[in-house]
Amino acid sequence: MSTTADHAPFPTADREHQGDQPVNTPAEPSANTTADAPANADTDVAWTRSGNAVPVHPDTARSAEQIPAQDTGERDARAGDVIDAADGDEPADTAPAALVDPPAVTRSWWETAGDATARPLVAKWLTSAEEFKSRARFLVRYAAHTTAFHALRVPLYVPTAFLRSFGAVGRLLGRLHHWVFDGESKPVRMNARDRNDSDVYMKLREARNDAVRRRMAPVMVGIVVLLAVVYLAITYVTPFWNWTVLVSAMTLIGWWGAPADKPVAGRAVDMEKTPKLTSTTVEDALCSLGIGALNQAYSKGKRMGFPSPISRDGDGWRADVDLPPAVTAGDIIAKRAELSSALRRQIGCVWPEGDARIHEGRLVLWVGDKDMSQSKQPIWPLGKPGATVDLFKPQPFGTDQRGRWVDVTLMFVSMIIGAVPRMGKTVSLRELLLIAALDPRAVLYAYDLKGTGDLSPLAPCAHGYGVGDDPEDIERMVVEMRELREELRRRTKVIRALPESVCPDNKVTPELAARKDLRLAPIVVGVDECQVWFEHKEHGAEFEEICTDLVKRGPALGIVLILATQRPDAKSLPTSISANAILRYCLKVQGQTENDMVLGTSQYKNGVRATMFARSDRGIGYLAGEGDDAKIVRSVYKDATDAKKIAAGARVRREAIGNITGYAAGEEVDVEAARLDPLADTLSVFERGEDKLWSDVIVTRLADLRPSQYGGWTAQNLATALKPKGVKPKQVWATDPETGKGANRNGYTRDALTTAQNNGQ
Ligand SMILES: Nc1ncnc2c1ncn2[C@@H]1O[C@H](COP(=O)(O)OP(=O)(O)OP(=O)(O)O)[C@@H](O)[C@H]1O
Repeated sequence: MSTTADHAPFPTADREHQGDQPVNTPAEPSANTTADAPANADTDVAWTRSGNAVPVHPDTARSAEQIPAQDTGERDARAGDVIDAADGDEPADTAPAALVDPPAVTRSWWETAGDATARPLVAKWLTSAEEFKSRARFLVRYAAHTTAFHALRVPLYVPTAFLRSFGAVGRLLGRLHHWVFDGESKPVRMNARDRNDSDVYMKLREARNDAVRRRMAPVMVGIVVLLAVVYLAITYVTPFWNWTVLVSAMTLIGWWGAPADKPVAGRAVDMEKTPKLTSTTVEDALCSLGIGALNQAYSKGKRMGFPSPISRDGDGWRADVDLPPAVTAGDIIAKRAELSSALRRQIGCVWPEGDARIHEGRLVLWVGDKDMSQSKQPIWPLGKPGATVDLFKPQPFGTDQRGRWVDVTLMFVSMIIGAVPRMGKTVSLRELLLIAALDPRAVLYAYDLKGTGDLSPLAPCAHGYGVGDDPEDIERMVVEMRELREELRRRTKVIRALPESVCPDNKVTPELAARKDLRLAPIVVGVDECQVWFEHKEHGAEFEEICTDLVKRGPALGIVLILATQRPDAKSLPTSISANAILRYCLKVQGQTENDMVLGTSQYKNGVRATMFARSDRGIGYLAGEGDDAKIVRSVYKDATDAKKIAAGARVRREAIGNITGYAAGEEVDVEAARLDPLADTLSVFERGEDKLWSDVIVTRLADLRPSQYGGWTAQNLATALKPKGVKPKQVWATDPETGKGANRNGYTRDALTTAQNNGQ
């Protein structure tokens, strides 16, 4: 079996072949020389007869027989030149070559120890309450089951053991006989007899007789004691107790004397013995993946290293591997299916990850005892009746490969969820919205654009709820999103107006959220299949604009936007939104672009690859943004029935504090009143005789016209609103009403607007 030492990145073989010369490791690039740098006695160097240093190319350090015939001539000539020159014939051109490699630096123990990573003082399961509880729970369950299993079978065990006792007594007597009469030495004695070696035979017999005499004595004493006990028992004890003791003794003998392969009691629990992960298994598996760079490295004698021992980690094994030079963790991650085959484990058990903080070649391989998607998830604490949530605190969202809870903190983030279809986006979005619903203060918006009603369990708690993509549904959603933007603006003003002592960070705090007068309770908006919004012909640009604003400014103001999409590309999830999301949950995706779109730039390169998830890894994805590293997390699957129960509990708690509003309270959105016609309104602000107007002037007049709808609009808002009507801003010449000066600025002409209106009718 290979040991850690076996896998040292630069094996002994390499060193041997370079003799005692300092070794050129990757940290010490190969020896090159220049004519004028000073020679260094610590580096690869040979000395000429006259004492000049000659650089030793790694090849020249080989013995003469190792150098192929064709290279020797040339190299000998070169070396000869230097030596001759040193003898004094051509001093100028043949000055001793100097070395460019830095001298070998040996770091002191002190320096090395300074960089070391301390291993945990106590086992992880002792420091993690969750893991400790899980192990303790397992032990209690195991003990209870085993006890019940055997207790039920006692009526069967006793007669079986009694019947088997006769055989057991026979076997015991046989062994006793064998021991007393030294059956062990019989073959040797017989051998001496067959060889007619009377001397040896007689000696062996003598020895055997001595042994028999010695062993017989205690046995005889034992028999006498036994007979005495039997006699006393028959004489003085009632037959009932004699029989009871006899049967009990026989039962015990039958129990303990049963053959190892036929125990009286069966197994209460079938333990699935998962094979141990060893360095050899890992090495063999990685080498069989057909990775060119890995095989090449091996053919050159370079092997992988194991920086720390392979150990148990949760319900599985963890191996930290330093891959050979030029092989990256990404190369291995891309071949997860092949790796699982090579390790002879289900794909759901094999989790290769990179650790780019150390280097690109560091692989952290975790091999679980059970398929992650099949293993039983601990009970979701928030699914229990009466559970409440404070959105400002971390809440359990899913479990990692080790079965430990991974939390998310929804406050001050916006989130995107991406995956190919049927991998668990809706389930995870619904779970996040359930978490939000369990905070009775939170205001909820749930939009199911797929239209199947997956988010309907949330409706009883939702202030805004929409399902489907019919024009009237989308229109209602636009209206609600406009309201939300207004709310965002109101919140900015509220926060701005608060004194520094109350709001030092200019963001919503739990204390501010608790103040009813400020109306700063958390708002959580969940949108499933958000691409329907952003690709919408008429309202797409407006949705994009509002969502960008919510993603950028919302988190500080207590507004959380969660977008889920099955097509994570720039069109379905505009980069202005995806680039600003803080939390990211990426289930299986097809390629690097989608991966980085959801998880963030360069994540694929860093080894965080949601492409490695298999189709069967439903509900399993990378969660990035919570903590420093992306984690593999399996969300909690609550079907519609369970989700309804949880939401019903949440509604009760909301009712108690009077927070049933909007859709949940049966309030209708007045789409008609909110319906904007920016084109008609823009035309209406043109005064008689005005053929063109700057955008700035138009938005000021629109704000005067309908303050509730257009208040706060910018030229950009106007451009977004008019774009679907086919009008774009262009440079128009007009006069500043205040200064009276003319200038060219972005604006609109009456003609263009009228034409667009006519075209639209
Ligand atoms: N955490 C989970 N654990 C176990 N199974 C899950 C989990 N999440 C999802 N699933 C399974 O995956 C199926 C699909 O989930 P879901 O509807 O959320 O996928 P989706 O990605 O939203 O699909 P679509 O793209 O069609 O909307 C679920 O019906 C469920 O069986």
